[in-house]
Amino acid sequence: MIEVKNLIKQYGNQRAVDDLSFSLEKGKILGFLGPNGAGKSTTMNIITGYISATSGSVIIDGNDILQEPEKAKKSIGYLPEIPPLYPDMTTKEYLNFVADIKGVKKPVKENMILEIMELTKITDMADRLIKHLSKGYKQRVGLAGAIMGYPDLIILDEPTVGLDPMQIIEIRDLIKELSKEHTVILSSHILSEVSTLCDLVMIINKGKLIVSDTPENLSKHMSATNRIYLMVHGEKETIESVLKNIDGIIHIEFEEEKEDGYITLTVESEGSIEIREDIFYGLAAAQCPIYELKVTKKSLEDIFLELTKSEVEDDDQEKPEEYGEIKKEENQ
Ligand SMILES: Nc1ncnc2c1ncn2[C@@H]1O[C@H](COP(=O)(O)OP(=O)(O)OP(=O)(O)O)[C@@H](O)[C@H]1O
Repeated sequence: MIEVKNLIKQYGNQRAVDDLSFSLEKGKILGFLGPNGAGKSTTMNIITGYISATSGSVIIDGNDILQEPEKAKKSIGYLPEIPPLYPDMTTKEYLNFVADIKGVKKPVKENMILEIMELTKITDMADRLIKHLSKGYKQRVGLAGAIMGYPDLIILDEPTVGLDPMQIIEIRDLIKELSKEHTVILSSHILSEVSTLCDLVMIINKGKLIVSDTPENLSKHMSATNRIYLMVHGEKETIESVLKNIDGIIHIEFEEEKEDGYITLTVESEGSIEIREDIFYGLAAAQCPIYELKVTKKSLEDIFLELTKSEVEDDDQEKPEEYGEIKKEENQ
């Protein structure tokens, strides 16, 4: 369906997209995940033929977007981050205009517009001026425009940004629905969005592909280790010697040693081995009672932060705040 090979986009001495390659089968949803400035929009703009690549190729339904842009563009519906809507047109006038631009044939046009308005749930807004629509409805009108002509590939740049939680759910349901008939590529910096919606996740940072897999595999792969948080009453040396004798423990990290003899620590163990009983009996036998024990599995968010961490550490001061934003939105 789509094959992207060794894509590079250079802006002056900055590389916005750095040797990106991937392919996607029909009917799948691919999610581009990455912090601000990772290169998501640039990649999408190249795929849709909005801007050219410095080098590399994008083949859609067998047509190269650079060599045969007209043919390739016929297979694409694009919703940019800010939908290009005409505020003084009504919803229906706008969709009529988009249908004409996309060369939808007259005999099927009227029906297709009605069908797409139904699908995107904007039929009630058909005669309303776009400037009088709420942000959620504007987004749906943009989406309706992207679907017009039923292209094989639908590309959505941050489709739920700025919407309220109810609108977000509706747009996500709509994207799921669309994926029954179309291939969808979307970008997001909201991890929960990508993990619930997409068949395949590509994490990119600074234009580079960091990892690409299914959300399930990413979680599984990264849960190869378990972390156990403990609060124990006892001597640090005693606790350490008990834990060191337990099979499966990879790493022990003491966090805090309080004056009243309580110690907090994190133990990392091999994901396939259950060590909680050994910890319990071992520490009990050493007269070190456990006051708290909590197993923490890595979330997709941990994976994302871990995979992009070294880049952040190297980076300027702006990034930590951007990552904070990821945390905030994830918790919505
Ligand atoms: N026209 C341009 N000229 C120069 N640099 C650009 C241009 N467009 C993008 N960039 C730079 O390329 C990098 C990637 O930008 P891009 O907009 O693709 O990231 P993004 O992942 O979509 O970010 P966001 O989530 O903030 O939209 C950024 O460092 C950006 O500043």
